[in-house]
Amino acid sequence: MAKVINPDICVIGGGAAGLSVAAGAAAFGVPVVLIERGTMGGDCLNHGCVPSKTLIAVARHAQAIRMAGRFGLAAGQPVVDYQRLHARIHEVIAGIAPHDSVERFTGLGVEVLQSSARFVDENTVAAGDHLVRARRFVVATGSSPAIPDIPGLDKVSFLTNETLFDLTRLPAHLIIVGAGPVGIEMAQAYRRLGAGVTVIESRRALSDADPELSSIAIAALRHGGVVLHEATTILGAEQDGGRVVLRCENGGGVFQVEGSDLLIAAGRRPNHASLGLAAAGIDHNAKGIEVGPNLRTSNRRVYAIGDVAGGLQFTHVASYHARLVLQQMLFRLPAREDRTIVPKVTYSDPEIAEVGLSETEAREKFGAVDVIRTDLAAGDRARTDGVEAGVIKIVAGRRGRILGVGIAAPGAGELINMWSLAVANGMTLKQVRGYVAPYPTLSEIGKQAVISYYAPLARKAVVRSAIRALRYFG
Ligand SMILES: Cc1cc2nc3c(=O)[nH]c(=O)nc-3n(C[C@H](O)[C@H](O)[C@H](O)COP(=O)(O)OP(=O)(O)OC[C@H]3O[C@@H](n4cnc5c(N)ncnc54)[C@H](O)[C@@H]3O)c2cc1C
Ligand SMILES: NC(=O)c1ccc[n+]([C@@H]2O[C@H](COP(=O)([O-])OP(=O)(O)OC[C@H]3O[C@@H](n4cnc5c(N)ncnc54)[C@H](O)[C@@H]3O)[C@@H](O)[C@H]2O)c1
Repeated sequence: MAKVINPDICVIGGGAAGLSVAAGAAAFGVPVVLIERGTMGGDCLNHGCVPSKTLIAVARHAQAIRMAGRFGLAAGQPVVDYQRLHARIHEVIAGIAPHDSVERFTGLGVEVLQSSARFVDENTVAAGDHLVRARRFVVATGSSPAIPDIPGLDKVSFLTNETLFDLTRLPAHLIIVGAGPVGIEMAQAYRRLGAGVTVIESRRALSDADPELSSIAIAALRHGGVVLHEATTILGAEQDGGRVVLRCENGGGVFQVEGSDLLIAAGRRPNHASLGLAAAGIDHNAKGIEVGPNLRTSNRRVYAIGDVAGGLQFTHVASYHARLVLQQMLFRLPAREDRTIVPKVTYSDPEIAEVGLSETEAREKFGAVDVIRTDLAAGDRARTDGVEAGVIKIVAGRRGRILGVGIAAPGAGELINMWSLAVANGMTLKQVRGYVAPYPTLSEIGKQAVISYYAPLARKAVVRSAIRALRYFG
């Protein structure tokens, strides 16, 4: 007979989103049950951010060896020990895993059930031999790789982010389907490690980013030897012994791409099919579980957060969502998601980081806006570090309010932090002008951009005569 438990909160999914809710609730002494059917830590730790950023870091070192000549050092072709790289990826995962483990969460006071969860009615979830009747449920079941409908693909062996980091050999030639963040990050990293890389994209590469910024990263990828076919349709896929062959078509006609391995990075699908959502009256569609701005579903007891909610899919969004639902569940305070304060970073080199409204979005919403651009290479630190390309773009509205910022630069993911704070707090250019930036740093370029915005002020006759008048006072 099933064991019935009645916690205050039942969280389904032990990824970034679910773990943040469970840890937050437990910290306030609230009884919480967490149900996870797979490995604790979810996609980010096991198949996403952590392994991909570890691989990218190794690839950056490989590239530094190649480019060393520019700095007066002996350059060379990096020798990649892929088995060692594979071991490093899994060492890094293993180093973080205890933080997300069943043991740690149990120690925090969370009851962890290791099984698959499914709603059996509007306020009951079945998980293994338990029935959980909670006051509130949080669905945080994440997403999985979407597999496109390509003729013949079912007969081809391919990789996804769930299997890529298990490879113990460097692919000789990796074909990647999809030039979103996953495809672009992995394309550059594998190319730098020495693989041949061809990317096929049906639309534009990094189509969610401001083209002025993404074009800088894409140029760097191409310069590094990644072959990228945009606006291209894949007509079919075939396995030819140890090789994968894709038949493609674009404005230039029909052509073939051959490689040793195929990575599908064509977007995500929500993990909600096996959740019994209909039994709980939870509306959903192909993109995810339908939620309002407060992340509540059509069943008032149930929230959906993170990737499964079908909005922005980032780890920091998962923890932002967790805070919003904790605020509502624990303190009964209203909360609304604000997507304009969420930074988005693609970890190419240079990185692309954006927060707030893009230039196009700002013009659509406010009409006339000011756009301030400064080339990164103009900064002293860029010169000392040999950074050749990059830009910061600040979009400002009335009274100099900072509406959005985009950066293409090495370390743009770090540089966007202060601008995320500025956008989240409705700060103005004047406030940025007033802070002291350390010299020489890449971040300084943002302040220089703002100063350039105020430069015409120094040429105004009224300002100059005011300065002259003030001379009479001594
Ligand atoms: C290659 C790659 C790189 C990425 N890099 C970044 C990055 O650099 N920065 C960034 O911010 N984001 C990155 N992301 C996105 C990020 O990984 C996700 O946005 C994040 O993991 C979402 O967290 P989540 O908790 O919503 O879902 P998940 O991490 O997917 O967790 C969901 C959990 O729910 C469990 N589950 C599912 N169904 C059930 C069920 N019925 N019962 C019980 N448990 C269930 C799953 O086993 C899983 O553990 C990357 C993604 C990929 C694929
Ligand atoms: N740096 C980061 O924060 C980071 C890194 C990786 C992933 N992520 C998140 O993970 C999610 C998934 O990333 P993703 O890159 O897999 O998905 P995505 O949806 O961002 O990009 C997928 C790309 O594949 C293309 N595509 C789809 N089907 C195709 C086909 N048949 N042929 C050719 N191209 C096709 C799409 O046009 C799109 O450009 C994103 O939402 C992203 O937010 C974040």
